[in-house]
Amino acid sequence: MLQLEHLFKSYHVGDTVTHALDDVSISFRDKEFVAILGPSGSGKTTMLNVIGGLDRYDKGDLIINGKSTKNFKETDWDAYRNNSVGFIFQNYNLISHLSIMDNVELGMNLSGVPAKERRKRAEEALVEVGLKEHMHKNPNQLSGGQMQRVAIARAIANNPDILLCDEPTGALDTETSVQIMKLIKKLSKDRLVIMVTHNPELAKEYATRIVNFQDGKILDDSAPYTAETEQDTFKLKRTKMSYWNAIKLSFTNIMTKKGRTILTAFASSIGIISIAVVLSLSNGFQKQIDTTMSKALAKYPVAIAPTATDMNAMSERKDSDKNVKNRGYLIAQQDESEKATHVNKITQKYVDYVKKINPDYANNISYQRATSLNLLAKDNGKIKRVEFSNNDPDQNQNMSAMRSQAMSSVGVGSSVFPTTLNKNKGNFLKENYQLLAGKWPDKATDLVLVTDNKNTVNINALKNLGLKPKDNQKFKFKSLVGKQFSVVNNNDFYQELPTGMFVPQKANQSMYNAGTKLHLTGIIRPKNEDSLALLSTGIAYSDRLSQKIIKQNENSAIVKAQKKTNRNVMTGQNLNQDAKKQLLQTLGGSSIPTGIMIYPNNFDDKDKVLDYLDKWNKGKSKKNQIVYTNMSSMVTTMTGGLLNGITTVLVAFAAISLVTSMIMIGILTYTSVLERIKEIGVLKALGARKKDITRVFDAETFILGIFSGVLGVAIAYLLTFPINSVIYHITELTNVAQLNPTHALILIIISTILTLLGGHLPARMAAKKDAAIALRSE
Ligand SMILES: Nc1ncnc2c1ncn2[C@@H]1O[C@H](COP(=O)(O)OP(=O)(O)OP(=O)(O)O)[C@@H](O)[C@H]1O
Repeated sequence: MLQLEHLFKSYHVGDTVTHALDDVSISFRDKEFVAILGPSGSGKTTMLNVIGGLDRYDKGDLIINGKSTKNFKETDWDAYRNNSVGFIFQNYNLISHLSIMDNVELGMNLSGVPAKERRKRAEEALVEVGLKEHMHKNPNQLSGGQMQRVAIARAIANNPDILLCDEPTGALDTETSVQIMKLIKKLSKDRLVIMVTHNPELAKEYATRIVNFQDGKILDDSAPYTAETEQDTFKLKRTKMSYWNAIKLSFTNIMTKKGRTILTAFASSIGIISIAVVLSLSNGFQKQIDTTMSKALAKYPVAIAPTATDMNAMSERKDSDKNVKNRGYLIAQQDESEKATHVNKITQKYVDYVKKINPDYANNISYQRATSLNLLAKDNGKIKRVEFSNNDPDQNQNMSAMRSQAMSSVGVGSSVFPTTLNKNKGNFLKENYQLLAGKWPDKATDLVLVTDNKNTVNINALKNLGLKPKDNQKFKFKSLVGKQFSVVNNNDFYQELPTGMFVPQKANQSMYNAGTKLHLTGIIRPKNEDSLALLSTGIAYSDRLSQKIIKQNENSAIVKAQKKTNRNVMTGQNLNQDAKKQLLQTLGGSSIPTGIMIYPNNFDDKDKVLDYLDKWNKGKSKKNQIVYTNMSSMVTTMTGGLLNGITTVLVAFAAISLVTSMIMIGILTYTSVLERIKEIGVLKALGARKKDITRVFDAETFILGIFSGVLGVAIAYLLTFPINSVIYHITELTNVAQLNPTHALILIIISTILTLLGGHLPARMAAKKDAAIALRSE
């Protein structure tokens, strides 16, 4: 039962005050058909809105089923509208972008009726209002009378106790009006119907009670009712719109303005496009650099040379003395580069340490040894001394020696191929070289001939083998593969003179026969253009051969003699400690290598190799540390940093357009709010909370955000094709622009969040719209 007690409601506009309700007291029966008549502006709609909870009274009380509404909160009114009241308006107020069924289900959606039940009740309501045949049409396919029937079905679907009708036949012809009145009359059998009308005839014919209104007051009442005081039996079920429903509502709305949505999404996706393109380019360039680098540099070994440059020692000398001009003295100063030169003291312990490196990180290690081989070859039955070297036999030896030492400090130009730690893992030779003829070396005494990419070999290397090549002369593989050499040990090679001096003997057949036989088993060349020719062209052999020779010569007479004296036992020259050590190494008197090269299995493993080498240096004095040379790392970190810097700047610029799109989305949502103001009113009449209204518009921007994000990413992806084609034509680099899927996802998320932020303010404004005003708007 509904009871109005001394209700007042006035509107203040400027200085004028309109008393729309001026001390209205009236009670309604649970089931009756009340018609409210009165001149325009007398306050009828205001009373209906106050009864329906769309508008608030200023003073007095509205009592529902014995419960005063004085202390009602916003959510209580929302629930009341949803549970207990059904509204029917003069202009139907259907939501045009929803189907008839969805319109009718809307109220039940808010009160959380399950989908099946909702559908059933909506169908029942539509059957009841006589729209069985038209159920699956859209609102704009119906006549005015039919639309009003849908509105009635929507109002009764949630089975409300009170049906409030504001001039329900105002926009209909007489015949249709009669039909609608009959329908409303039928509905009043089960509930209270309050109808505002300007038509006294209709009121007289159908209503059970007529109330006349004037100037916000009740003039007369044809069937007054005095309520007995009732017990409070009022119960409310809270309303709530699910996110899914909010999205559905906004999606159907967006679908009615496809063109505009696509244009907006495109405009706001420009920021995303530019960022995505910048990222995909930098991503691609980084990848390009990385692969090129790792291809070119991964195979560069970490080199431990006799000497290394210690970068840390290369610091500027400070000279803060301002009075330099008048200096009356000179200063002795060590050369910068000399100061930075670190002498590596490679010991057997260190060699053993390196050998124990995990083969998973570096499976190939090569050693440089100064040991010279006493080599002989047979040429047309004549025994000749030969050597495995690229030095011009007619040129100054020191020059070539210097050059080869410089190259070996970075790991290039070696003639000893690396030893494989684990036979089952990658083999350096087979990975980087291809076999042109013969077979791969297997035994310690197997040799290979290394050519470059174009099958050329340093002419000196061939000259030193005893051949007499002319420039550009071609050699058949067959003529070289299988060639035999003999390496003679010191005792057979050197003759001790009675003076205690040693001289090499003249090469002869018996010396050749006594030596260890070496065989040239194969000819190899670098696999492809990118492979670095780490071995110099010419003969290459295994470290096992060097070790074998050292073993043979370690205790030879010449080595023993040389160890005892500081004179060169072959020339009689005086030797300092360094020169003596070097000479002993050349004679095979020392098993410690002069340099070590470690070949990491791939680019990433290099760091682990370096960690391992760094571990050795821990806690050691500077003098005893071993400094390695690693060229590749210096190059990549530098280019990587540079690229990151450029990317950051470009992304920052591109981000500005994101902010622009955010503002645009805000404006657009605001326009949408204005367009959908009627819908906001209807939703509120059906019991939607402020939160639900915000949710509807947030859902709209959410859809728009995702759409523009996806669109932006898709366009950026498509753009990578022409961009790559342009880059290819300029630089011959293929596939540079590559959109990283993670970046794409992050960009879509950013786009969604930004548009949500941009649209949230207008969405909040929408929620604050006064329902009564919203419904009055045209
Ligand atoms: N939001 C508002 N702000 C200011 N004045 C208002 C507002 N709403 C209604 N009024 C005023 O309140 C008075 C009552 O209006 P109401 O719409 O209730 O009258 P009515 O009897 O329903 O009129 P009609 O039959 O023409 O629809 C009118 O003078 C109207 O101008």
